[in-house]
Amino acid sequence: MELNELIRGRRSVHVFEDREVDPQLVSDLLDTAVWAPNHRMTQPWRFIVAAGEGRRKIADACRAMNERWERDPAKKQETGQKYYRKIMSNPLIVTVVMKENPYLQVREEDYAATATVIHNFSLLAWEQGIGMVWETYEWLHEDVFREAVGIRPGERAVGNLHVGYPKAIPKAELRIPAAQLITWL
Ligand SMILES: Cc1cc2nc3c(=O)[nH]c(=O)nc-3n(C[C@H](O)[C@H](O)[C@H](O)COP(=O)(O)O)c2cc1C
Repeated sequence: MELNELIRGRRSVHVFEDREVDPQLVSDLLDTAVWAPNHRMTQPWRFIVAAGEGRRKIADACRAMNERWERDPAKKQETGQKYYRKIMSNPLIVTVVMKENPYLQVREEDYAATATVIHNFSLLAWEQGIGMVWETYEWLHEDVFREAVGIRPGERAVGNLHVGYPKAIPKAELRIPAAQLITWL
């Protein structure tokens, strides 16, 4: 696939086929994705991959948090179960973790570099017929989730990538043409 076609055609995918994604392929794609620009070569990232039974750790944490947040006592169990199932419907989840540098400028550079790794991965996966969505739900930073997947002090989760073979590909949300956004000096 041409790069142009790959960039324009990739979509964030939310619904996946009930089909395993080869963990070795994910590891290989991440190994290419980390060839991202990275000022100071801090390489601040690491990846926690949950597939198969491994997903239960995230799903259990998600259920516990949603049960806690549900205000109606009669609905707690049902709400928790709903979110548990939502997590388990993703064939594979990559939690992208970044070391939090104490200096703001380095931290910002590191976040930007980590975002490029994520997008590299997204494009490489798309080329293989695999979709993903970068999720930044608020509970990424909750202790329950951090403990469930082993995020250490001084690290932050940049996102959970829900990965799988697409069941449905959403329609593209059109972009403002860059020609309208350029100021020529
Ligand atoms: C930093 C970042 C965070 C995102 N967080 C979420 C999220 O929490 N939930 C979600 O459904 N999509 C999330 N997305 C995906 C965007 O909603 C999606 O990229 C956008 O709607 C454009 O669609 P496309 O990726 O199919 O072109 C996120 C994307 C980025 C770059």
